[in-house]
Amino acid sequence: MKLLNIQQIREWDAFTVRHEPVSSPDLMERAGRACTDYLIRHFSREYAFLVFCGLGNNGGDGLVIARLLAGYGYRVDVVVLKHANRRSDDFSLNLKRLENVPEVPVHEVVSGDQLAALPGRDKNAEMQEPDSGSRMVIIDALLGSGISKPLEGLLAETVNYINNSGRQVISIDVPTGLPADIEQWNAAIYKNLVTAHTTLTFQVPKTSFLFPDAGRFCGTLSVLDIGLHTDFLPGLSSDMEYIDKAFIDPLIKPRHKFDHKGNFGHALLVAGSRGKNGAAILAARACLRSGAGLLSVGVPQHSYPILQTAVPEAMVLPDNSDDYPVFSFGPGKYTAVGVGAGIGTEAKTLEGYKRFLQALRKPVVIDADGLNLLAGLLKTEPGFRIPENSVLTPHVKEFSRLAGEAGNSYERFHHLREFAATHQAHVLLKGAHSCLAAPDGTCYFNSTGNPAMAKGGSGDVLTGMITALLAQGYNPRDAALLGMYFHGKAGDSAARKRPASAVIASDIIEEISIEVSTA
Ligand SMILES: NC(=O)C1=CN([C@@H]2O[C@H](COP(=O)(O)OP(=O)(O)OC[C@H]3O[C@@H](n4cnc5c(N)ncnc54)[C@H](O)[C@@H]3O)[C@@H](O)[C@H]2O)[C@H](O)CC1
Ligand SMILES: [K+]
Repeated sequence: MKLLNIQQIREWDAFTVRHEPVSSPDLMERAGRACTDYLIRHFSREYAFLVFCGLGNNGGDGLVIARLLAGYGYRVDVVVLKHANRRSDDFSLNLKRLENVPEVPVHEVVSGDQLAALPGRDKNAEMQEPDSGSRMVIIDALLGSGISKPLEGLLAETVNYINNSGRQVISIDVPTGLPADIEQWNAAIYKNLVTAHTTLTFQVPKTSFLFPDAGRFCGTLSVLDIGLHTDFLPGLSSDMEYIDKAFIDPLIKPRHKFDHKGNFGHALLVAGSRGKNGAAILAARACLRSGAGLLSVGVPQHSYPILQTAVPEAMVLPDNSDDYPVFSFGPGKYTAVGVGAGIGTEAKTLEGYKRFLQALRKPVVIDADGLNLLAGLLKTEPGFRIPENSVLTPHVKEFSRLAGEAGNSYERFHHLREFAATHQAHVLLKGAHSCLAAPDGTCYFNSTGNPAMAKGGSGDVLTGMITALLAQGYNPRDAALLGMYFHGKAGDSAARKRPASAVIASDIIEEISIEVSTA
């Protein structure tokens, strides 16, 4: 899905109103309906809702949600914050509609001291007086994509009240106070923002949600389809994509009845060293689970029995050294290579690694110490070239070794794009929304994955997966995208089976399932 800026989303909105056609209040109704459907799926009637509404269309969405929830028998209170004189037409219309729903009290707030009198202010009281209410959830529909400047006065006070309420907070479209376009974001200026547990955003994620500095205010992100007209999209230019199921499914090549292992490539992984054989084992297992026909793992000699025992499906290639790889074998007959996980940064390893990369004519994934060594090579040997068809998979620290420090995540994103273009390599920066920068400047943000994956070993799993995909003949872009997406999906499945804190990299491997998904 193309990622759009707010101006483009507004145009898309207007296009839908004109071409579907649908009236603007009906479109708002659809947005409110999508949120309500989400809420009734996630909350029983033991929960009550306190809906904070601003005076624009985001507030209008809040009013629709309040009316619909009341229709389903939920207890709902609405707070209308009179932060300005102007109100949008669709807000006014929905406030009138709410007048016909007497069971929803509307509390008008014109100054900060009124906040203390709102329902649900005392969380402890609910425990003592069971009749006083149920567990209350705050819906944040104060401001959405329309914010033009940092919040002040009553809006800032209310945001502060919401953040300190101790309640679960669900933001509609955008956490109030957060600029939706990453270009507008500035942490030093935007200080009063809602910190949401969940953000229900319409149609497409907003670009600021994808960057850690700004996106951390969203909590869990859920993208709700409100049926904006798809004819609008082909005419649009965007060099940022959001990688979801619809993007991924058509990339997957089927396996045919008469295929044999030779059709799925022979992968070579060079990984592990004394104390880090786990990296080689994890990468190897993930590679095999991702469809490679054959796998050889190049390891120092002491690792030989370890790998043979831990991964019986793989062939093991002993290197000409005991503790660290020295790359005594060439990249010869293999279809694709994955290098770097746990190899260390010894001088002898660097020497062999440099020779190996220079001779390499096959697609390669470079990770971990392979990247640290590469950073050194690029600095000390200005003529050194990253092999053609490379996929680099750095985390933030490894990327800063390659491309220098960045002041914030958006600046880092620019470095990423520049680095991919300069070195004509695909660079996958790992994080909450991992981002693959292609040499042509397009950036692909991942939609899968969760914090359970923030553990040692999960990067080794990704290396193994992308290596397997390259070995099967996927081009570097598609191999990196499929690897990134299904790695996150495997992490999501693992986190459904046990608490996030208990998920380990081996669990992710068990959940790898690269196929057209029906869900
Ligand atoms: N296609 C869609 O995604 C749809 C989105 N909808 C919702 O509409 C809002 C955007 O509504 P808009 O009226 O343009 O803006 P807001 O409600 O976010 O803001 C209202 C208003 O507030 C003023 N304002 C802005 N910033 C500040 C500030 N810092 N301090 C004080 N006042 C401020 C300004 O005048 C704004 O115009 C979108 O997020 C969705 O929730 C539709 O409902 C359906 C289609
Ligand atoms: K909001």
